[in-house]
Amino acid sequence: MRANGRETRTIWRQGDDVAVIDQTRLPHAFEIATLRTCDDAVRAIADMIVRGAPLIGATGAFGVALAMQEDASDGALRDACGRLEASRPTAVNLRWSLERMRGRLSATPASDRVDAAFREAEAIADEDAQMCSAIGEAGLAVFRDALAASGRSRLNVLTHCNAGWLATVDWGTALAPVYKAHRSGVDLHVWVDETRPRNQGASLTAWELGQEGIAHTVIVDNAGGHLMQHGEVDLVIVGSDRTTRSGDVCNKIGTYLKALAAHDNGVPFYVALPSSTLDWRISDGVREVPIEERSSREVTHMTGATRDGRIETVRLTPEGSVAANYAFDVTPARLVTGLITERGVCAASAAGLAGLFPAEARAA
Ligand SMILES: CSC[C@@H](O)[C@@H](O)C(=O)COP(=O)(O)O
Repeated sequence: MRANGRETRTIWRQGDDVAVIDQTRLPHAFEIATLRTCDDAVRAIADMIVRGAPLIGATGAFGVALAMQEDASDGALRDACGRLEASRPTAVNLRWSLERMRGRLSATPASDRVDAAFREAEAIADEDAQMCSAIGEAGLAVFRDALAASGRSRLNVLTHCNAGWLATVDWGTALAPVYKAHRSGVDLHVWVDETRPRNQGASLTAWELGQEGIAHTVIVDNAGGHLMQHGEVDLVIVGSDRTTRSGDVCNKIGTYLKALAAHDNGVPFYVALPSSTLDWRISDGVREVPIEERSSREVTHMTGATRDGRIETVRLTPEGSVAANYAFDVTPARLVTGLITERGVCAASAAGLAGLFPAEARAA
């Protein structure tokens, strides 16, 4: 997608290094960070220089390639996968990509592992971009139907967090249908939840939509219910960090409250995800998904640009107030209207997912 008018992806190989967009600097500065070692990749994921489930998965894969340049032994492969997997716990795409890398490289002699690892990581990145593009096509049909049902000429979409191209390699998940719809002439407007505490909506989603010239309005996280009660939202669409085989959806903290408000107001609530976000090993999302707890400093402090362009962090809370920072929550399948995947749209249920992914469901 476009950044400052130029088509770009979020991650790519650059010689022996890996380049990523530094998302901690957006929307105030567009900067590229260079990852030279596996430790750099671990830090980039943990510190959220890169974030979003599919992009975390792709970064993990490139992290393995960087590790192989340092030491291509079996022990180093095991160690790198262990360190990368521990960098963030909730998005299952990381485990998925590391298992794929490990499977591919275990069957490759150590002398060939660097090339093989970069090839596999690039394949993972390419496939992610293709899956997200296909999600966009499937979601476009959903958007067209919602517009027709609304009886209006403009579709009002609400989204939470950033599930746009910055969260993936390209296109995004929840925002892919927004981009496809905009490009095919559908008139739409996006309500953007700011998404405390890290404000991925206010800083990243708003930036992405602005880059593509898409009408949007940033709202505080608690405004969605009010807007839905007054008929201002035709459809909610979010991404996912882990979706269970029964269709429970784990996503950014606050998603569950949006789903409850949507349910109460008869607003369709869709979740867009590539199959790399499906965790076939678990069924009950509330009990089984590991929920990341991040530093309380992300709640007590906030970062932004000063009038003279400096990026500064200020404290919001009284010194000594305790803060808790649960990064994700789980929306039960019963509150989800449909899952939009690269293979099409299905019910958020075991049967719905098995219909689109029969081999995976059988193996689960
Ligand atoms: C396509 S991304 C879906 C999710 O990864 C996204 O909604 C989200 O929750 C990201 O969380 P983050 O903590 O910014 O990594």
